[in-house]
Amino acid sequence: MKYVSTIAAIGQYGDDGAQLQCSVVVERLNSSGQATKRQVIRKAAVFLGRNEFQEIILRVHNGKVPESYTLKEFQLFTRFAKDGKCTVKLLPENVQVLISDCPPHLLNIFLKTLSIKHQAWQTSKPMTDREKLKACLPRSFETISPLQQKDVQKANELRSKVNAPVDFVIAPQALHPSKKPTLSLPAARKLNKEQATVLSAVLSGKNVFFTGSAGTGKSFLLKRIVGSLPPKSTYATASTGVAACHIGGTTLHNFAGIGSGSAPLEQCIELAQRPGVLQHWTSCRHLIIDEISMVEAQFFDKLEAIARCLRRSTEPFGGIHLIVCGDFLQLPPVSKEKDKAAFCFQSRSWRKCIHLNMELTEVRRQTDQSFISLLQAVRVGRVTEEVTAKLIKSAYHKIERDGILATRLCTHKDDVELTNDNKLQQLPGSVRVFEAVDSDPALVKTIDSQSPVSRLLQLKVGAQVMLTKNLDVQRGLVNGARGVVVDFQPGKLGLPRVRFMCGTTEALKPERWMFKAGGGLYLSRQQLPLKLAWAISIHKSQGMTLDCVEISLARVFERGQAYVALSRAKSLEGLRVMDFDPHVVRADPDVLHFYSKLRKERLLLQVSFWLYASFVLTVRPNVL
Ligand SMILES: Nc1ncnc2c1ncn2[C@@H]1O[C@H](COP(=O)(O)OP(=O)(O)OP(=O)(O)O)[C@@H](O)[C@H]1O
Ligand SMILES: [Mg+2]
Repeated sequence: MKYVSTIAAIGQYGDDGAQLQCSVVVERLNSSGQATKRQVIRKAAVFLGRNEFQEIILRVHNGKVPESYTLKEFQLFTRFAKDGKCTVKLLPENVQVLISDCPPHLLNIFLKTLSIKHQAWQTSKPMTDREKLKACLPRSFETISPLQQKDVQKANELRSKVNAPVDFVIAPQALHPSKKPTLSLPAARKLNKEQATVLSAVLSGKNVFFTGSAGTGKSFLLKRIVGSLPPKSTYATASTGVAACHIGGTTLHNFAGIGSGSAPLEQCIELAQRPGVLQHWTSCRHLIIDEISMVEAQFFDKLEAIARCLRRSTEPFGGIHLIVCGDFLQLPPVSKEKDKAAFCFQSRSWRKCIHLNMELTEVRRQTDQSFISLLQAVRVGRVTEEVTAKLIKSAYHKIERDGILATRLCTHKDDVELTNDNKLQQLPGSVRVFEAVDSDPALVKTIDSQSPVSRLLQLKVGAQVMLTKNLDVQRGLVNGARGVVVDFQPGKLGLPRVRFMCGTTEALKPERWMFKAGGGLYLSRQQLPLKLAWAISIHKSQGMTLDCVEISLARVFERGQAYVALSRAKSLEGLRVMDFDPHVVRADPDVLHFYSKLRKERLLLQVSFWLYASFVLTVRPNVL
């Protein structure tokens, strides 16, 4: 499905909160709540608007005749909004509109617009039937305007009145006056122009590869892309479990269901036809892959061939819409043999699968321009004397603050375990063990491979920890935030309180992570959003943003590894390199060549990214 036709539609792809593309079922209910009539509209358009009396109207379009419902008294069920589903129950009419397969990000804004506009409307004096008749206004429908601060203010005024009528349900607590939360405008952080351009290209239906140096917001954008596509046919994947978890998806291997993919193609096709796995391949219309740098060329080619075979299509990748992202100058594919594994862009099918190559250039992780330039130089393997001097000097940086020590990034996994175990043992006091609650304890290995938290978490007062989930972005409680355990709360659960580098001390509660396993199965783990952070491996750190980092690069064994480690830091002041040697910085010549070729081919068009994108999308379907 094409969501916007040209780049001219940037900003109009429905995130104004007034329209949705989704599936709809309209049910007419009898007095005992049973459906007596059902209308199923698989491809529906739903609009929010106002009629001639300024009442709010929900309009459902099936492509032929629109059906309109006046939203006066209704209930809103939003528990599954994250999965793109919700229900609007119109009370006097006894009709319910069940919305599904809706891009979750857009549904979220739509629901917020609906509820705030409705509450604001309640503060005005609605017209009586008599007044309406007298007014003799011609029938009209106008799309509702985007949410504004004044709507929020009006809605909050109404909420503050204790006996205010509550005739719809946002969430169960909304019925409870004392617990009514104050409303605010949707807090979604805005995409920058480059990111919006990529999103637009994706929504136009093009197969897009987007790249950019570490911290340019690739994963941030990917999350928005996931939220802007219909959930039933969208699969968000990444080459590693940790990266998959960042975007709320699964591993590419899990999606494919062909094990390591090293078996001959015929065998892989058989594996992919197993019940549960086959459904991924047939129902997938949009496949998202993050951290593409670690996907091997051979594996990509196999997936491409399997997709054509199982979907009985001669189109590249069986016609699946591909959205691929990553930085080839970061970690390469892990090779089991002596030979270096080929990059995905060197695969036979890459060129015919990717229509558009785009680059994000605005770094968001760091703000200090000179540190950004230093990292850019390291990324391409250019270590000048100035860069060397700065990194050697960083060995003396005092980055510990308020009892929070630096996280040591290690090249090897065994160093990580040893360091964390030793440091925990050295701390005085008793250990508290927190055990995760897994949805399926028999599948603990599958959960472990995707979960950012371990099944058993051992903590002591003084333990150095890291947050593994965004809890409150505004307060700095973000994924990767560093802290120290200050105490455990009294009581049976004895939950830990952690003082974070941003100054906040927070008592942490268990959080839940959902994972997609093979066969459309959902798994979950409930655990504290913490991991020990004296040390983590560079491979596990790919994709992370870290507050204060100590790095030993003596045992670097991979191209791009030093760059990945250094670029996790938010600032040079928050970084300490113990033993910098310029020789450990290596950029792969094949990648440099690939990027320089790409750049050359779009040099003329880079004058303005917007112009470039509009040209490419409307005139040239393939840049390569
Ligand atoms: N438009 C934006 N608004 C606010 N914050 C942003 C935006 N884009 C990115 N960020 C923030 O910048 C930081 C880096 O973003 P992100 O991790 O997505 O970068 P990345 O390109 O995926 O990096 P890496 O290559 O290291 O994986 C994150 O903290 C993210 O929340
Ligand atoms: Mg990333």
